[in-house]
Amino acid sequence: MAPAAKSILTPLIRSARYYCKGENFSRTLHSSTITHRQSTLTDIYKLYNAKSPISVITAHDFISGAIADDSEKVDMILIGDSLSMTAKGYRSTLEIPFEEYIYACKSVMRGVNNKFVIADMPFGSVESSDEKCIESAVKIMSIGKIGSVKIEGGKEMAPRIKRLNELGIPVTGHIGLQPQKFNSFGGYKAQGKQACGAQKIYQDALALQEAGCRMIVLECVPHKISKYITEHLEVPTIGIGCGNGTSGQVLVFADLLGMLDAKTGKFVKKYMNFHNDAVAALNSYGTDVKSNRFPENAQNGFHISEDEYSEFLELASKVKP
Ligand SMILES: Nc1nc(=O)c2c([nH]1)NC[C@@H]1CN(c3ccc(C(=O)N[C@@H](CCC(=O)O)C(=O)O)cc3)CN21
Ligand SMILES: CC(C)C(=O)C(=O)O
Ligand SMILES: [Mg+2]
Repeated sequence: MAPAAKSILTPLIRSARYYCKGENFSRTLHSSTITHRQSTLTDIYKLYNAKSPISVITAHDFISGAIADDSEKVDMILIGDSLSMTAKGYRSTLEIPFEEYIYACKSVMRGVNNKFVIADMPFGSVESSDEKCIESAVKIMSIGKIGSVKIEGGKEMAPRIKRLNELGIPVTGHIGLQPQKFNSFGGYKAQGKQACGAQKIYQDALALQEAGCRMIVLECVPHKISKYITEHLEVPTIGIGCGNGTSGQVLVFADLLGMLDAKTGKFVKKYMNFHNDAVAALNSYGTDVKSNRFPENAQNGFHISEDEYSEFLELASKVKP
């Protein structure tokens, strides 16, 4: 198929498949059979064992999920609770209600067929008790096709994480800067810049590995410390603001694409200026409408034959206004 045709059809096929889901329709549409094999933790570990850097991107809704799923250079998707601040516009990750977060996870997963997915456990869903944490994790995993939940916290969280792992819920750890604790961290500050803080992060990493974490996210930790920790663990580390010594990298979808008109952390590399480009595109649209350049009837309009139109004029003349 020509590339242009493919890019137009992909979303159509995707939504057709979605609408047909409940009715047990065949997966054959537009005379091509779509087969999907979703990546597993084993696929991620193959990359880790081969020392091939793992690329991870967050997703926050159906469209970002579908885009992340379509990139053959992205290995894994994280439904980050950062979606509270990107897709939802809250001022921190503490503000999103659990149910709203679940709706967002469901939206993302409607767009994902291929990639391994980790979902954050949001603020308020893990802290109070093992039971509450299990209940929340079960709700997240029940969405389907999610392979692991991610929990912010170090060795104080290890026993709770161990229980989830024993129940068959694979857990990813998250240490270093923990955005859900920004109030006690005094802001979104790099962690482990002093020897004894760095030692604590290393101890946290070991405790999480011992508790059964399949992966560990490290956030805003000096690159030498992240590298040391990575070299002394037997599970992959995924870094954000941690330099190139971790097993993989993660960035927030909206940051990488420049979707927000806001300052980002210095660890972000912007590959696009989506916000500015989108505003410019809307300005062009508005200008076209105001100057009668859009729509063009020949291209954008629907047509009626001359015969039907003459008949219409006759019929219309009989209509009493
Ligand atoms: N869009 C978005 N991207 C993120 O990476 C992200 C969120 N939202 N929301 C939750 C947290 C907040 N995060 C942040 C936000 C800002 C910095 C930041 O500006 N850090 C300073 C370092 C400050 C210091 O150590 O003194 C920097 O300059 O990068 C870091 C992490 C990461 N997470
Ligand atoms: C930045 C990553 C690690 C995250 O937790 C998020 O996007 O919420
Ligand atoms: Mg998060």
